[in-house]
Amino acid sequence: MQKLKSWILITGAGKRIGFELAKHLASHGQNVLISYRTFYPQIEELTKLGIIAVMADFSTEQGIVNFAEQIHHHCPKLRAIIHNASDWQSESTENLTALSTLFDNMMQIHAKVPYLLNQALLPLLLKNDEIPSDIIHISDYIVQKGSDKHLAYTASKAAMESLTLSFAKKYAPHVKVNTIAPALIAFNEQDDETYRLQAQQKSLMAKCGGYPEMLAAVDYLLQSKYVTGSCLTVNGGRHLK
Ligand SMILES: NC(=O)C1=CN([C@@H]2O[C@H](COP(=O)(O)OP(=O)(O)OC[C@H]3O[C@@H](n4cnc5c(N)ncnc54)[C@H](OP(=O)(O)O)[C@@H]3O)[C@@H](O)[C@H]2O)C=CC1
Ligand SMILES: Nc1nc2c(c(=O)[nH]1)N=C([C@H](O)[C@@H](O)CO)CN2
Repeated sequence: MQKLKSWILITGAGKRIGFELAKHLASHGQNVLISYRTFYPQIEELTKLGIIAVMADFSTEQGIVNFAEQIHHHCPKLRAIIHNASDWQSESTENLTALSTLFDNMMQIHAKVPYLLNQALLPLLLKNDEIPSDIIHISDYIVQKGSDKHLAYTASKAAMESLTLSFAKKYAPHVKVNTIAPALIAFNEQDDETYRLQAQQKSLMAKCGGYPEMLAAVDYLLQSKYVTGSCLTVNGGRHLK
């Protein structure tokens, strides 16, 4: 009887870190399924690699539930779920209604999405042939310091890191659950030279980490049969500066 394939799910992989992760894992023979919200031209590059790309907008509960149903339809079993989807929004207003919406949006994408998807997709993680399977929450080193510009974002990533601990306790030993907490990995197009220089100087290594650092961190957690409930900090020594 033909063995059913196992998949790695990466959320928010239409660009940047998620996109690079999807290409990396697929190029090493892993079946990959991604969620995307905006259809970028490079998503066609992923589908040519055999990656399944499913549109998902996680801003509503229905969007999350619909996506979970899509995953059950596409995947007989899951090797791993990598929660990468994220919105880096800052507090740019003093309007309470706008601040309330910002807070809800941050908690939705960084805490409610992993909270609901991990529970909805657990049956697929448990069907994986080799145990343990994996859940990886991609957080942000800034949780350790707090932020005076991204308060709701940082609080929601802290909630995500708490979910790592709870799901690690709840799902062991069949599923490992870990956090990767990066600092500066990739600049955004709008980042000017002054910002780039200042941002790099915040860490001991005085550089932008780059996508390979995240690929290596994910590879490490996936190959481990023992590490769970941990937070892998990828921050260039920023905590010591
Ligand atoms: N880049 C860096 O230096 C750092 C990154 N990180 C973390 O690493 C991860 C990847 O970072 P990066 O690649 O820069 O992230 P980006 O912000 O570039 O991309 C995040 C992706 O998530 C998707 N997304 C956002 N909101 C939603 C939603 N409501 N529903 C569905 N999809 C959504 C976006 O879709 P769309 O394209 O449609 O907007 C986007 O493709 C994130 O969790 C981030 O917080 C942490 C520290 C540093
Ligand atoms: N979803 C995102 N989260 C974060 C981003 C990003 O581009 N998208 N960028 C950062 C910064 O690189 C920060 O770590 C250094 O200024 C943080 N989170």
